[in-house]
Amino acid sequence: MAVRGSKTAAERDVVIRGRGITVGFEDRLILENLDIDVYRGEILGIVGASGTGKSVLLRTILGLQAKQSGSVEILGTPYDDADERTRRLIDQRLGVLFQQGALFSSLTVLQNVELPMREHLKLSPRLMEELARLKIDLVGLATEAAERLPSELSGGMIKRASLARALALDPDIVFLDEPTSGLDPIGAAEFDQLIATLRDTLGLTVFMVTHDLDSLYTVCDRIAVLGDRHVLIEGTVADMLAFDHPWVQKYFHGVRARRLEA
Ligand SMILES: Nc1ncnc2c1ncn2[C@@H]1O[C@H](COP(=O)(O)OP(=O)(O)OP(=O)(O)O)[C@@H](O)[C@H]1O
Repeated sequence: MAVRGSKTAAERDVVIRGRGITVGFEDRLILENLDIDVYRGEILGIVGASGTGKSVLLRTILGLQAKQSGSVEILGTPYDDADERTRRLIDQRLGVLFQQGALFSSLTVLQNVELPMREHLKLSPRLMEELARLKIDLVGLATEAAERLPSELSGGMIKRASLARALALDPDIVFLDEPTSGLDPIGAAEFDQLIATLRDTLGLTVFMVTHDLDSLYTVCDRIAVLGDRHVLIEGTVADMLAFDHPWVQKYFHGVRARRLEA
């Protein structure tokens, strides 16, 4: 269910809790002592200037990027210290859509969507195919798309196919890295709508890195702005508009933002 409502932060169910996250490359710190909470059922938009570490944060939460210090708890379980079995169980409850879609180019859409099932579940090929076709339908792709290779798909179809793969294991949390980048405004708006519908119908929690102001205004319940190596501010669009920070002011009061406010 959506988090929109009257619950206070303390009453909400935190599904991702990051504390004191510090990540650097060589002598350059990208994230320093960063804290972040993600609440069950919300769509959280992660925004910030280019290079502030949004993708690094996403990868760090997923354990794909080593950190110098800090902790990450996912669905109530410490993820960093988890043994392999526990980690695999948590991984099954997470879906990820990487920036470029990251579909395997030599596999059809159907085979791509089946892949996580092959890795994590013991299902008959027939059941796997049925489930994969359901996911393909769920994200609004035509039945024929299942047999196509990624190179035969438009940008919007690749995003949808990647989303179908991210949903393959019925995850609780979906991570999206710039899901609408490269889409035309209509395709982007349709994709945003799809995310919102899936959140509402499947009860997903969505962690979405984005540069897309339309997405922030239309589908995100909450926004966290990265800057100066940590979360500068988190809250609603109204909170962003009232926040006195040069980048946040410029971004949320810029020409594009004013168009959305109009
Ligand atoms: N594996 C790596 N090795 C060295 N530096 C890295 C590595 N991964 C990321 N960085 C650096 O960390 C910084 C943050 O990168 P990141 O991709 O998280 O930025 P971002 O906020 O997602 O940017 P954008 O909005 O442009 O996608 C960048 O300066 C990037 O060059």
